[in-house]
Amino acid sequence: MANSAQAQKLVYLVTGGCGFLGEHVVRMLLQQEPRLHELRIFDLHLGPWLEELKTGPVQVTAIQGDVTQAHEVAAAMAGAHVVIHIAGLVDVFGRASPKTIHEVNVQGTQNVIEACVQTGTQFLVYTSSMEVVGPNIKGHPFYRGNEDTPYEAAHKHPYPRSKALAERLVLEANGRKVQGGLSLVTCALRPTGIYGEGHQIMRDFYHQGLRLGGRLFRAIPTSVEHGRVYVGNVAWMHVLVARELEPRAALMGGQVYFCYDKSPYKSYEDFNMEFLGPCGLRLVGTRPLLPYWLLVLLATLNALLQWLLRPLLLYAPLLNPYTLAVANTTFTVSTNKAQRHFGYEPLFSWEDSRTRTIRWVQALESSAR
Ligand SMILES: NC(=O)C1=CN([C@@H]2O[C@H](COP(=O)(O)OP(=O)(O)OC[C@H]3O[C@@H](n4cnc5c(N)ncnc54)[C@H](O)[C@@H]3O)[C@@H](O)[C@H]2O)C=CC1
Ligand SMILES: C[C@@H](CO)CCC[C@@H](C)[C@H]1CC[C@H]2[C@@H]3[C@H](O)CC4=CC(=O)CC[C@]4(C)[C@H]3CC[C@]12C
Repeated sequence: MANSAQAQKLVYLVTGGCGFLGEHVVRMLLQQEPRLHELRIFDLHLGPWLEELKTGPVQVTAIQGDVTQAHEVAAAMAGAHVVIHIAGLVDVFGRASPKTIHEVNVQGTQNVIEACVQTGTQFLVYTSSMEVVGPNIKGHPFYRGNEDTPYEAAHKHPYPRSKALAERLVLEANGRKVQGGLSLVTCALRPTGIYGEGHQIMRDFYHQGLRLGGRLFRAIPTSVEHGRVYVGNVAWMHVLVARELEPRAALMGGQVYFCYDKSPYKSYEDFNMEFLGPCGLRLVGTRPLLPYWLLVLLATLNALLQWLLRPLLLYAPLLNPYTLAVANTTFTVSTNKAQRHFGYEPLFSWEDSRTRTIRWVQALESSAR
């Protein structure tokens, strides 16, 4: 990265900086990266909250752009030292077509890599996903696995397939020569299910619970563990990786890291109740209220309805065969690779993460009134 004079005046580009995770990464960079001179936030949809950031000591540049447009990405990247590529189409509900998911997640990532090469940006951090590993469609459990745990990753769904392809592109680009002759250093972070302030699905569950008179109905057995990680810790990992990629290029280049913290291992629904419970919702049933075969039938029916109604309207409920399979298959990680490679320790304890998330849900409650 540049010479020592420039090293104190870094330019970062964050793609997808206005999304759920992106906003936390942007705010975390401003708080925790003292060498930052300019922060460029590149997103298809810019948030109004960016305005408040423009009064601080770091130059914040908002760029409305599309990662599928190579020239827009290259223009945004010119002169940047580090790019954190978070932008992606997160869709497991059939809202977008497989082609669009591929364009944004795979072609968009290829455009980011080519822009690094063209403009001489040497450090690329990619937000991948646990989904590049699994759960697979066979329902094999991944129990407290780590980055080296063997697992049969078979991707049929467009979202995990696109994330796996994009991650591979990023890792294979490690070592490519960029403009100026230096080598590109890349790595990928794989969050499990992220939760925290701004999480859209948590908001959906909360509103669903309110509509059902303060109740949610258990659909997944308590024994199925689903990995979750607090958004603030995922953001912190991004900041640390971006910082440490230069001094630890030989160790970290081309590596993948699961994102983890001290969040407890629980089923997807029981975990959500850690926040929704204190906000007045109740999860009905100690066991799933419907037999699994009936849930599979309902999920299949939803998929059929989505297909039939597509010419008329977008029907995209939370339950479909894919989301049911993911929610119903144990997938948890237990690793310390990030700690060993770049000294990561979670910035937020479980208690903190929980309290912050509860406060956010409570604020939803008061704004709904
Ligand atoms: N939410 C989760 O539980 C997990 C998310 N991830 C990954 O983290 C990343 C961020 O996810 P979230 O913040 O949850 O999603 P999000 O949908 O809140 O944020 C994605 C951002 O990317 C932007 N974007 C989408 N298409 C774009 C395009 N063509 N050009 C420029 N910007 C575009 C969106 O406007 C949005 O601001 C994604 O890459 C996702 O695959 C990984 C693991 C878990
Ligand atoms: C069967 C329903 C009964 O209440 C519950 C359905 C919950 C699902 C909508 C979610 C369960 C697991 C989630 C996914 C998981 O956390 C991993 C993910 C990683 C990503 O990179 C993107 C999001 C997601 C696919 C996440 C999406 C929502 C679930 C399928």
